[in-house]
Amino acid sequence: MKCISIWGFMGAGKSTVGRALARTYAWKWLDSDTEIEKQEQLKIPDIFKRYGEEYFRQLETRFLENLWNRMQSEPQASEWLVLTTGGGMPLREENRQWLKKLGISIYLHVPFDTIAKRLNRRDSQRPLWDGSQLEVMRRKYEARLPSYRQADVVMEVQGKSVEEIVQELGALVLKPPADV
Ligand SMILES: Nc1ncnc2c1ncn2[C@@H]1O[C@H](COP(=O)(O)OP(=O)(O)OP(=O)(O)O)[C@@H](O)[C@H]1O
Ligand SMILES: O=C(O)C1=C[C@@H](O)[C@@H](O)[C@H](O)C1
Ligand SMILES: [Mg+2]
Repeated sequence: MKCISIWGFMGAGKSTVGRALARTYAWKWLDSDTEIEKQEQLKIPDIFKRYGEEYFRQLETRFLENLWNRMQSEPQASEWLVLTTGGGMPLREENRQWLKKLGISIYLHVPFDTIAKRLNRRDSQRPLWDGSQLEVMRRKYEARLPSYRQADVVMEVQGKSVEEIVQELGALVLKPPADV
């Protein structure tokens, strides 16, 4: 089994796209935030409040190591696993290396203004998003771009429907190897 990991800022559409992609092709879907919440039996904001961001980042790295070990035990399976990542997971060099070892990585690029509209629309539970500090948030977004852009594929998704994005991703992953 190989993993297609979906990267992006908070609100980029990782979960929406990942869920739809997995459903379309009957692939497995894992969301790292959800898995970490299950394992810790705490919601992400509570993990941040009790133990801090650094602890959460360590959990993310451990999650990737464990996933790698699990995937080594089923190398013959040919299907894909869709992994939607926490928004900050690809910021650590170590995590990017794990994600690349696991398979193909896709960054969903959405302009900051769209992100801000989406996140401010919802009463979201995101410890690192503060809709009243938009310039600080914009700087955080810009500071993250160089890490996100190290994904194997940078996909512009602004203005595209979820169905269109799923179709593009499916074509990308399933395309036959190029003739040599
Ligand atoms: N292609 C799209 N077009 C329009 N709206 C979208 C698209 N993709 C996602 N959305 C909307 O954007 C919002 C954020 O999407 P989603 O929760 O999937 O993002 P995310 O990257 O998983 O964010 P986070 O992990 O920070 O919660 C949702 O309201 C979703 O319906
Ligand atoms: O962008 C981030 O750093 C985060 C995004 C969420 O998916 C969670 O992983 C957490 O709230 C941190
Ligand atoms: Mg999500």
